[in-house]
Amino acid sequence: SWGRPVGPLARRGCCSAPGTPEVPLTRERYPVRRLPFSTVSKQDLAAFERIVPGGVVTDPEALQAPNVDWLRTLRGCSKVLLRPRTSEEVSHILRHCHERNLAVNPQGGNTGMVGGSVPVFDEIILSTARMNRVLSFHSVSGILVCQAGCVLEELSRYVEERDFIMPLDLGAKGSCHIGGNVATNAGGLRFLRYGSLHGTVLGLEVLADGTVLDCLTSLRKDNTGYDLKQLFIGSEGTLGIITTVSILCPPKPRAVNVAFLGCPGFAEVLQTFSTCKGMLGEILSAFEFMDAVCMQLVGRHLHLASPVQESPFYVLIETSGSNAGHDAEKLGHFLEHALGSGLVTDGTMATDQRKVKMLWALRERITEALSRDGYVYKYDLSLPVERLYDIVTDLRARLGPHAKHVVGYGHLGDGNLHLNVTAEAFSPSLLAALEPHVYEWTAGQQGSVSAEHGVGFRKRDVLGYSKPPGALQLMQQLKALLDPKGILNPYKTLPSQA
Ligand SMILES: O=C(O)CC[C@@H](O)C(=O)O
Ligand SMILES: [Zn+2]
Repeated sequence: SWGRPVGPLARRGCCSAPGTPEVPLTRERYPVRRLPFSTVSKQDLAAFERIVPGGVVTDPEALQAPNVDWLRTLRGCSKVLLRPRTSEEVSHILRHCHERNLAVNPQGGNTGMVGGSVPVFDEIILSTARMNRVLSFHSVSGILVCQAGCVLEELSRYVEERDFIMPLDLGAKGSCHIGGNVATNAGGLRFLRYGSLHGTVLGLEVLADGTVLDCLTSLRKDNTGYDLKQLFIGSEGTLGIITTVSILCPPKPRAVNVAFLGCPGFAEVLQTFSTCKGMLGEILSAFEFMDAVCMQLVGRHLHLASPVQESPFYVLIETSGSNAGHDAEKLGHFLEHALGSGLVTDGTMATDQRKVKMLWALRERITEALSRDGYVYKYDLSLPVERLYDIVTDLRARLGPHAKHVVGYGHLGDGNLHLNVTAEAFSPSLLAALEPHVYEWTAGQQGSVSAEHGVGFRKRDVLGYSKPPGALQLMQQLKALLDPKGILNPYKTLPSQA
């Protein structure tokens, strides 16, 4: 997860702290050419001011932060940011941009990891920040309908007060917007239990050329033709802009327990997972893992102390159920078994909220620790669990002292590895040692080169490692159909050559 609201990195304001190096312009570091879109004129600005009075930002200082991604490695040079409040305003903006051939970069909380939410050149930034109203919530069905700019953590609080939870949770919850989550098809920490947004999102309202596509149903079952909303989930704003979301919230579990364990090897992590599924089955709600280097880094950079003895691997297991006593007993049996059979060498358990949060922080804040370690090369891979850690070991041997740290962690229960490599600074030779090697290795396992972070600007030219040419071609055709002028989030998601 990313963009945690804690810490100075996440609270990045408009100006970098003194001594922080400037982020290089994307167009200078990467081989990318501006497409022939129009540039924003005085007349355009006047038109925008009529559409969103008081919501047109052109102050260069205020535009610094929205031009830079959370990782601070990509920078666009947009000169206009628009802050609509309603779908109608978005519709007018898009109609104008379509007519005038102006490119648009939709932006939510700007916490993405693949450069999908920042402009590459001078695209107009369309921020969902002021579209933050809950439109309805039904306390029997748990169906929430809200605008795209609602912050995930605020939605969580809203539904929790009503005894429900959001079906997704991620480290960036304090800043990310639900519209951005859906556009990215973000995975996160509750995926194992509640599944993908393709299942929990019931409806969407989307806009492309200004026409409103109303797929905003709140039905659990609906087989009336193609399920068009699915196309926009994970399309990263390249096919349309999501303005409203209808999402199914599960009831708030009465009992949540977390166990944090140390494992002697990766084989034991896998066996712990199998045992866990067998013994905790219906109450298991998360199975996360991290390696020893991750623990060192959260200790060094964030001063979080390990709650268990030093181990090569750590796992975080969460259970969510309806009967506290019953769940604790089950988890207790499981731990006894895991410790007794040597799968686990040390462990701690938490039921009270404070300790639960503290244990989760060790896992959730790894991204933040890595960002403080130096320049980060990030890979978000889906792999067969049996092979999931091999690439980490392989890279350590391959890179030797060229990398500062090579770490592996992630959503083991979902077969999703976060492979991160840190270095003092960006280096083309280290990049050449990593890519295409990591992608080829992943393709060799029939894995995915983007499990849950999306494709954005960074990964668009590697889709071919996980998708056949026919699929890529159909994607291009869909893009041309829905966004004929290509103004929606250009330079993102689809490969550049076609
Ligand atoms: O920074 C990363 O690579 C992973 C971020 C996030 O998806 C997580 O699970 O913590
Ligand atoms: Zn993740």
